[in-house]
Amino acid sequence: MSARKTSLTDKQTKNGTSKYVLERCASINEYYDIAFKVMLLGDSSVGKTCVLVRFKDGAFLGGNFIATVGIDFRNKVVDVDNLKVKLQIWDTAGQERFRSVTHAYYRDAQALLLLYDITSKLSFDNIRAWLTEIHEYAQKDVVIMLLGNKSDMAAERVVKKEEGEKLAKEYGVPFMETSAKTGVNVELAFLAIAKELKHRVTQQPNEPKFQIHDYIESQKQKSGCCGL
Ligand SMILES: Nc1nc2c(ncn2[C@@H]2O[C@H](COP(=O)(O)OP(=O)(O)OP(=O)(O)O)[C@@H](O)[C@H]2O)c(=O)[nH]1
Ligand SMILES: [Mg+2]
Repeated sequence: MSARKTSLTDKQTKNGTSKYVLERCASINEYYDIAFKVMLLGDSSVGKTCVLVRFKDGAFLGGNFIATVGIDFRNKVVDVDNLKVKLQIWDTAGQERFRSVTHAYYRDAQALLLLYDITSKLSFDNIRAWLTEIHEYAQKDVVIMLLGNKSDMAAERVVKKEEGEKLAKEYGVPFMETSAKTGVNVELAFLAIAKELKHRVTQQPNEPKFQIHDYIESQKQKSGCCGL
């Protein structure tokens, strides 16, 4: 069956937000109201591909580490309020030699999930350099979230949760620890991003602004999850 698509122009959006792609699409497998591009960034082996696979398929890619080459992407449609939000998620290679490839994609992303590995001090120390790159190549109002991944590896932890929180606060970005292995906070991270992006497009002037930090905290409390 062929897809039906009608694009809504900027003028048709309530707040005139120009850079967001608003389109309706119906196909046999997929229906969505709004689509956004999200990129995963961070050093090689922090778990970007595993976090994406956990979110998309609910599984953990254990076994041998296979580094991503260049860039790859997967789509997932999530429900946000009464809308179907399609996230087109770009999984980048963390290895230095692919940086020039991934730079070209930054500009199109409306959100960036920046990961470090709680068992790797180097991956945490490199977050500042990633943020510098982001400010150089990404859209000015891109949504950024910092994720400390591999929270299941408590015995090997070398980056305290408080250090992640402090860094995120310094840059004014939301933060949580995730585990692609156990699934902790993975769905929440993507859903929070989807909600933030959806509200940016549909927000009415008289509506209270969506607060991503508050949303994350309330969801953690609801699930009784400590965010470990
Ligand atoms: N214990 C544990 N291991 C993880 C977790 N996430 C990823 N790993 C492991 O860490 C290694 C690297 O994971 P990837 O997802 O391939 O890393 P990546 O960030 O995509 O790496 P590049 O593609 O090179 O940028 C793999 O061996 C995974 O099994 C996690 O949350 N917990
Ligand atoms: Mg990868």
